[in-house]
Amino acid sequence: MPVLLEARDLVKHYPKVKAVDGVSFDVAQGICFGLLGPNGAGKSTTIEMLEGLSKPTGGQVLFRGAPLGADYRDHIGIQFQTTALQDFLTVRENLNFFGALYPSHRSMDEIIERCNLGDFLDRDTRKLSGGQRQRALLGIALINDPELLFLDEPTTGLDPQARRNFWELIGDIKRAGKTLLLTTHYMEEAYALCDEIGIMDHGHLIARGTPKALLAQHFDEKVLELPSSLLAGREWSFPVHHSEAGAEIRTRSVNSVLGELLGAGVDLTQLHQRPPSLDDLFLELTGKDERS
Ligand SMILES: Nc1ncnc2c1ncn2[C@@H]1O[C@H](COP(=O)(O)OP(=O)(O)OP(=O)(O)O)[C@@H](O)[C@H]1O
Repeated sequence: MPVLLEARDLVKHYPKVKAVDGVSFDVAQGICFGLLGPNGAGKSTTIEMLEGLSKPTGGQVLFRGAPLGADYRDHIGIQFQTTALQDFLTVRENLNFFGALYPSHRSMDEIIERCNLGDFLDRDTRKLSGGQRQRALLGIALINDPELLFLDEPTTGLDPQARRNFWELIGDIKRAGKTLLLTTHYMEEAYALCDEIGIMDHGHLIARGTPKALLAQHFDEKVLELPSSLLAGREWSFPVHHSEAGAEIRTRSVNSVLGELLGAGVDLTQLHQRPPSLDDLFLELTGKDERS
């Protein structure tokens, strides 16, 4: 697939912070690319430069191999955060309001059907649930039938059901051949939706690839989980990580760990073995300290 969007050595410096410090990657046409990273990593700043809304301090954004032109906004859709909805207007009025900004736009009926807006079309946007609001914002982002859609943390704050409904909509949009670029804090979401992910930290892109390739590259281990109480207060030949959720052992030698546990009389009936997840990868790459 040809490259649709390219970040070339992007830099954004604010007076006191290097928010983005030399980020390069490309997004092939038709894929969903996910940008992940802890709070303050520089994801939103990067996406704003890619959207053409913020001017880079250095570097360049290329769309179809050329610098962004005046018509770029006709090719892209941006799912803005909630403030983009006009209060006191209904969902239908909002769609008409944003549709009028483009010389030609997609049929409202198509948008309403695709984003499942039928049940609350005539509701004041202040009275929408979180999931309905996100679907209305997605409808607005799709109004000009964009080739490239930007979604900045589209499911933050949604309950698991609403989040899954939203993923289905995103899946449909992908199957219709659109290219998507999203940021998210949910590793499960990145795994479900993204063909490729980039992990940012401190303004840098620190890893990039398909979720599966990244996991394979960083982990050839298994994770064994057990209640902490069974392992606490004893010396083991392998590292044990204790957290609220229980004790975790990462190992390439499952048999020898199990042998040692059995030899020490540990009851293994509650043992759970799983492959490493994107959450593990994220913590491994960006550290376990809390950011703000
Ligand atoms: N307009 C601004 N002026 C000054 N500093 C800014 C501005 N916008 C962002 N920053 C800083 O740049 C850094 C990166 O912020 P950014 O919002 O891009 O991170 P993020 O990865 O999107 O974080 P989050 O996941 O919390 O949304 C942060 O230190 C932030 O405080």
